[in-house]
Amino acid sequence: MIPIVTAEQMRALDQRTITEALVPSLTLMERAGAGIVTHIEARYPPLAGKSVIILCGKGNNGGDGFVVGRLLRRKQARIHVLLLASPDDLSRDAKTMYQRFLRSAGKSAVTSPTDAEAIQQRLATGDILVDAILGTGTSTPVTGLYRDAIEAITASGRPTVAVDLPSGLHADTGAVLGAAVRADLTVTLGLPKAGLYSGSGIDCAGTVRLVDIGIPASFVESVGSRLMLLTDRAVRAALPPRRPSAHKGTYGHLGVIAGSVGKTGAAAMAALSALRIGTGLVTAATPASANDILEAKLLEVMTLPMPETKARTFARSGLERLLAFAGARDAVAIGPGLTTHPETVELVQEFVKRIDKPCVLDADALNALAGKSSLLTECKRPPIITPHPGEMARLETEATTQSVNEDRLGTATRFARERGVFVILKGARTVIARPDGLAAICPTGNPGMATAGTGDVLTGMVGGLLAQGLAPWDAACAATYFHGLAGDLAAQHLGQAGMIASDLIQHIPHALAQTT
Ligand SMILES: NC(=O)C1=CN([C@@H]2O[C@H](COP(=O)(O)OP(=O)(O)OC[C@H]3O[C@@H](n4cnc5c(N)ncnc54)[C@H](O)[C@@H]3O)[C@@H](O)[C@H]2O)[C@@H](O)CC1
Ligand SMILES: [K+]
Repeated sequence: MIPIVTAEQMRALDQRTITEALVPSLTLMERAGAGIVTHIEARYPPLAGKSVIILCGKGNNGGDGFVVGRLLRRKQARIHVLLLASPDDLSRDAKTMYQRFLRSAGKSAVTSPTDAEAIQQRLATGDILVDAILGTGTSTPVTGLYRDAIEAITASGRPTVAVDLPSGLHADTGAVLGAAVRADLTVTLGLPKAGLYSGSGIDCAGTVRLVDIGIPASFVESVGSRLMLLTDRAVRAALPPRRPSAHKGTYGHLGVIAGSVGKTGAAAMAALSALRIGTGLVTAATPASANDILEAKLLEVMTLPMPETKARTFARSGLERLLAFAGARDAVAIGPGLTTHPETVELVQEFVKRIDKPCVLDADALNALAGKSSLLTECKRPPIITPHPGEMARLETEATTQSVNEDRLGTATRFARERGVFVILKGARTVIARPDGLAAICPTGNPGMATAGTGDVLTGMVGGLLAQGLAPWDAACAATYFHGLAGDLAAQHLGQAGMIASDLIQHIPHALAQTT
């Protein structure tokens, strides 16, 4: 996992690298520029003959822009720099890089526009725009020529690459300071900045790529960041090895408690997803009269009929049987499609207090705890909960969906601490938080996943990994990551608009098999 940092932490790390590891600041800038060029080439090949317009501000972010310009020329791209400040005002390093750029490209490759119109005209000639106006040094709302440039970038509709972070974005909060660039690709330097994953940062940053500029690992560790970015390598390392001697019992037995009449699909999808993430055995317990439907839907999943209410939902009288069912499994996933029938709600409230197995609670299991989330503190083992912002708001007494969305990270970490649970707060850039306050952000996933049933898929995946013996934190992180990756693969094949939750399930094996 990679620590996510604030602007202040990043500055301190850069400074330590310069003064203690004795890496000259210009070397860091060269590395930054080279890394950015690699990512631009990967995204927009081939570069030869393309017109690239680089907008440079007066600070070191602009300095990176000059390096990018010089190195892109070697790829036979046609480069023009719009310098938005007087050369005399450039920071020391930016000035050096400006001079190096001039030596390689000549004076005619730079213009200093004085108004919005001049900027717009120039941008209209670009195939790719590079935003090197402002980086982590942004302190106040943008005005004047910088603002004109940011607005012109947006208006141009051209493919845009942001250097380090989209200009105008607050590096820590993701708030827009007056106006901010909307990038297709953000190449962030050293370590990812918190603002790329919160507030407007999620929309402004586009795809985020990271460039290693050689900050020593020991310096990074000493920052002690409480926020991490999930990495492919870390989540794969948490998966159980597939041993030649394995049998289906090796990979656990998950109990799924889900469904009601009209909602057997939720139970089916959770159960199937658990199998697709590698669980050995899955049994789904469902209200008796829905059982045959589930049997017909699922080939590989076992089913168990449970006592039901007149409305054909789980009945309160089934409590002891459900506890025995859970006791005979390695882990339990409860919630999808249960409904909020009062008897079922009562059943869930009792069940949650008494179950003594690794457990994931979702959907109607969370709705059963609406306004009563203190019950979670009575759990025998800290459960994983997987709310979307609406469910999160119902759990917290004084929250609304809007207030949750405005501070996703804060909400998830506070709740995890106060209630002693693991939280997977779903949505764009899913947040995972644990009781000790550590949190992670998931880089995978796309808007195509905003479709019915994808939450049930996640629940099955989390439960499946718990059944395979993963610790709750590892199960939560790996399930969220692979859920998003399966969604990204489904979107690649089918497009975002038409993909549905079943497509996601089919892509789980591909996500697991992917080698990066
Ligand atoms: N040695 C380093 O510290 C490294 C820094 N790097 C780059 O340097 C950037 C940080 O450089 P700086 O600290 O120079 O900061 P910036 O390049 O973000 O620019 C800050 C400059 O703009 C001014 N400014 C701040 N807010 C403004 C506003 N709203 N309107 C107009 N002007 C404003 C500041 O007074 C300052 O002069 C990083 O984002 C990264 O791109 C990279 O080259 C890697 C190494
Ligand atoms: K920038």
